[in-house]
Parts: sequence; structure tokens; C-alpha cells
Amino acid sequence: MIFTEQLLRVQQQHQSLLCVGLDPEPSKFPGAWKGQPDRIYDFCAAIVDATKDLVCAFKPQIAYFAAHRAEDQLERLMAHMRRVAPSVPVILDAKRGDIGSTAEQYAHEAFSRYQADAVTLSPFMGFDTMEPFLKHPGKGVILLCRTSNPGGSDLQNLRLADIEGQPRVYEHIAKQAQGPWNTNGQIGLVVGATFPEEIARVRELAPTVPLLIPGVGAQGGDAAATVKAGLKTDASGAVTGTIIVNSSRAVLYASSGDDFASAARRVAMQTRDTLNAAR
Ligand SMILES: O=C(O)c1cc(=O)[nH]c(=O)n1[C@@H]1O[C@H](COP(=O)(O)O)[C@@H](O)[C@H]1O
Repeated sequence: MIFTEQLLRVQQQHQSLLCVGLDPEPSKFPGAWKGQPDRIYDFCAAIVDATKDLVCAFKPQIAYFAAHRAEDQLERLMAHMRRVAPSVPVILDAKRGDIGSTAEQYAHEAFSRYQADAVTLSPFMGFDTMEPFLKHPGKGVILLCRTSNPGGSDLQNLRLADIEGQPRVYEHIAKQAQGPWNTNGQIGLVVGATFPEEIARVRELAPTVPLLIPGVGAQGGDAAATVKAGLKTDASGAVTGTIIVNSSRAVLYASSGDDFASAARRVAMQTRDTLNAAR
């Protein structure tokens, strides 16, 4: 199924804009699992099981698996998510971006090896680096636009003197994503919850693309402001530009005890409810 359709459908079904990010750090695991990289699968699967009816997406960050030689555990986790939560799309957070021939390998990794529904990419190297991903029908391609980190301003806020109106870099990315790059409706954008004004600006320039918004929870982004700035509805209340609001650490490490999964569920539910209350 097409990523964006799958997303809208599950958002409706679960009444949720929340994405739980799977960023497993063995040093933060509970009890006997603490410091054990071979428990990455068990930890993440427990989080998935505890939150699968509360979310509109899961987002595993590949570095947390690769750093511990745990790619096989990521493969098992992807299969687990398919099995227990088939309606929930999975965004592989890989932030790839390279020349076409290499990008083909990255696309194969994301969509064939891991069977992800969408992947995060850096647009820095240009449109031809996205094309190998866009060739996979129905898959989502989510481009970094205005990232949540403080240094995101270093490049993304600079103005482009060669373009009429001198837009900022992130504004240009948003326009390209809404227009010429989005040949088959596969593109989304990453915008940080830590910058609600920029979320509003991106939404103005890219009214219909899905926005992946990390930065609530551990990074202190404002969940309600994020919804107000990013979610777009028509006069009847139907969603015309959706958002996927990610929280990782605040959910994963809500408790360091044996109750970690129920604590994760509690925080996920609170976050989902806060997002819904701001709609
Ligand atoms: O692409 C991302 O997901 C991403 C983009 C961004 O601008 N900021 C950002 O924090 N992320 C990711 O979102 C997650 C945020 O984690 P928490 O801060 O623990 O909720 C991490 O996996 C980051 O790599």
C-alpha cells in the first residue's frame, strides 16, 4: 500500500499522530538487560507490543542497531512489527544521501532488506540522489528540511541569493518537495518540534506533504504548538496535510525498571492525548 494512504488510514483508526521512535541504547535498558546489546530486539519488541495501538508509525533509527552490530535484530524487529502491527507504517530513519549508484544500494537496504514503508534522506546532494528511492512505488521518502537540533540553523536558515526572493535553504527544500521533486506524492519533510514558527512556514510552502516532526519529549519541543503549526485541515475538518510527531527517549526510557513497557505505554498515551487535544 502507498505510504501516505497507509499513514492516513492508521491515524484515523488509532486516532493518533504519534510516532514512537525506536532508538535502543543498551546502557539504558532495564534490570538484567542493562548493557546487553543482544537484548535490543527484546527491548524494542516489548515497546512495540506496548504501544502498537497508540501510534500512527514506528521509526527505528538505524545507527542504534548498526553501532552494536545488531542489524539482524533490526531485521527481526521489522518482521515483528509487520506481524503484530500490520497497519502501522515503519519509517526507517537512516538519513541517507549519495550519488545515484550508491543511493540504489541504500534504497535496496531500506525497502528490500528492511522492508520499510518510508525512509529519511538528506537532500543535500540533490534530486538525483532521491530518484533511486522514488523508483520504489508507494514508498515514502522523507527529506530533512528544518531539523530539530540547534545547529540546524547553520545551513538551513541561510538565504539563497541565486533564487528570486532569496528564500532560506529550508524554504527552498519545502517548495521543491511540494512541487517538482514530488512526482508521485511520495515525499514528506522533517521539521523539528523545537521550531514551531518554521513548522508553520514549511506548512505554508508545502501544504499537503506529510511532516515528520521529531523533538517533543527529550528535546523539549512544544507538542501543542507543533500540532497547531503543522496539521492542516479543510473546512469540514478532514486532514489535508498531516503530521507524524515522533518521540523516542521520553517513551522508551519512561522507567528504568521492570515496568518499562507499561511506563512507555503511559507516556505514549499521554503524548497522543496532548497531540489530539491541540487539534
Ligand atoms: O529524522 C529524524 O528523525 C530526526 C530529525 C531531526 O531533525 N531531529 C531528530 O531528533 N531526529 C531523530 O528523531 C529522534 C528524536 O529522539 P528523541 O529526542 O529521543 O525523541 C532521534 O532518532 C533523532 O535521530
